[in-house]
Amino acid sequence: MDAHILIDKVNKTFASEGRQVDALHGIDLAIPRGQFVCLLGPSGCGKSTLLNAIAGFAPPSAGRVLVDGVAVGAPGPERGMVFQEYALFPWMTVEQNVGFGLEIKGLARAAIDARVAGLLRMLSLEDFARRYPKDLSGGMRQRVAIARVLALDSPILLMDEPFGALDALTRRNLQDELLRIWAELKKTVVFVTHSIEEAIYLADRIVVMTYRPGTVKRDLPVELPRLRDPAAPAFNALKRELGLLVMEEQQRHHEAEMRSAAVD
Ligand SMILES: Nc1ncnc2c1ncn2[C@@H]1O[C@H](COP(=O)(O)OP(=O)(O)OP(=O)(O)O)[C@@H](O)[C@H]1O
Repeated sequence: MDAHILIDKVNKTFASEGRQVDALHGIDLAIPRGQFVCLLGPSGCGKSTLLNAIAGFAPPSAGRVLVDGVAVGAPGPERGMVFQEYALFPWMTVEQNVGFGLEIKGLARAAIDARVAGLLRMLSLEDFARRYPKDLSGGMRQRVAIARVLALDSPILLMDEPFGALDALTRRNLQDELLRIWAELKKTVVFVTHSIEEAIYLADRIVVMTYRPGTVKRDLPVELPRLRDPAAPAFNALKRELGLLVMEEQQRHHEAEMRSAAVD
């Protein structure tokens, strides 16, 4: 199969306070080029661990991640990552933050300026080019973080709860922007969230994960036409179905915490 990202029998074990934590077990996923995938599940089910394995930040304990058929061993320019906590350089202005990766790549000044200007336009940041991150709202900072990753033109975008810290209205705005950019630039997106509504609003495909070990509980296509209406009956039917699945795992998380509190 022509997978852009192939996750092949991936396991991840952490050693923590003398105990083994089986964070991921037997994950198999083939993600075609251009697909928008959401990894969904309650806290602790291994979503970030899986994303970090794809990013090359933390390799699996067993199994492999392949991108375009090549095994991932480290972070690489074809995989851009956006985190929840923005990760901007506070001492740089918006335009310097967006252009930083291009400077490192050694692009000529004029090419950097043109590309940065285009990205600031794309993310409605033109009026903020000379501001510093501390003078921006959370939503604006996350726009800068997205522009900075897009500057490198990675075909894969990895996003770890990127809108988790934003208020509902800003979050919806950025979801719409992201869908527009994704449709225009045809990226493959792997997006981590614990919001069921966010997953249904965004994804072509939702992968629900189980709590410890993290496995694939359900792999579900979302075929509703975009832009999706969260008030539509089909949206709500899917929300109920996914709600039950996530709640089962939330319950397992809760029971595991009660057991571990009893042991300690
Ligand atoms: N470096 C680490 N050392 C030990 N255990 C870890 C480490 N990183 C993650 N874990 C454990 O692995 C499991 C999966 O963690 P992970 O952060 O991937 O989950 P998650 O689904 O992304 O949760 P959240 O939404 O809270 O970020 C958790 O039980 C976590 O405690």
